[in-house]
Amino acid sequence: MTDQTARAAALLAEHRESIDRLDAIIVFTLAERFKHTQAVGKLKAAHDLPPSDPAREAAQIARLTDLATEADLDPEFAKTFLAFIIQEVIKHHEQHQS
Ligand SMILES: O=C(O)C(=O)C[C@]1(C(=O)O)C=C[C@@H](O)C=C1
Repeated sequence: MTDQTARAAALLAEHRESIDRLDAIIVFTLAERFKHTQAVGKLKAAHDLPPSDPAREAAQIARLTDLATEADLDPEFAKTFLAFIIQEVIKHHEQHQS
C-alpha cells in the first residue's frame, strides 16, 4: 500500500465514523419525532380531528425549503423526505382512528 492509498483509507475511515454518528442522530431524532406524532395521533383521535392538516403541511414545507436552502441541502430532497415522513405519520393517525 502506498502512502497515498493509506492516507485515503484513513480519510475514508474518518468520514465513515462521522457518517455513523450522524446516522445515529437521524435515527434518534426520528424516534423522538414519532413519539410526538403518536401523541398527536391520540389527541386527534380523541377529539375527532382529521389525520392530515394540509395548511400545517404547507407551512412546514415552506419552512423546510428555507432551512434546506440555508443549509446547502437540496430543497427538493428536503421536501420529499418530509413528505415521506408525514405519509407514515398519517398512516399511524389513521390506525388510531380505526
Ligand atoms: O401537526 C399535525 O397536525 C400532525 O398530525 C403532524 C404532522 C407531521 O408529521 O408533522 C402529520 C400530519 C399532518 O398533516 C401535519 C403534520
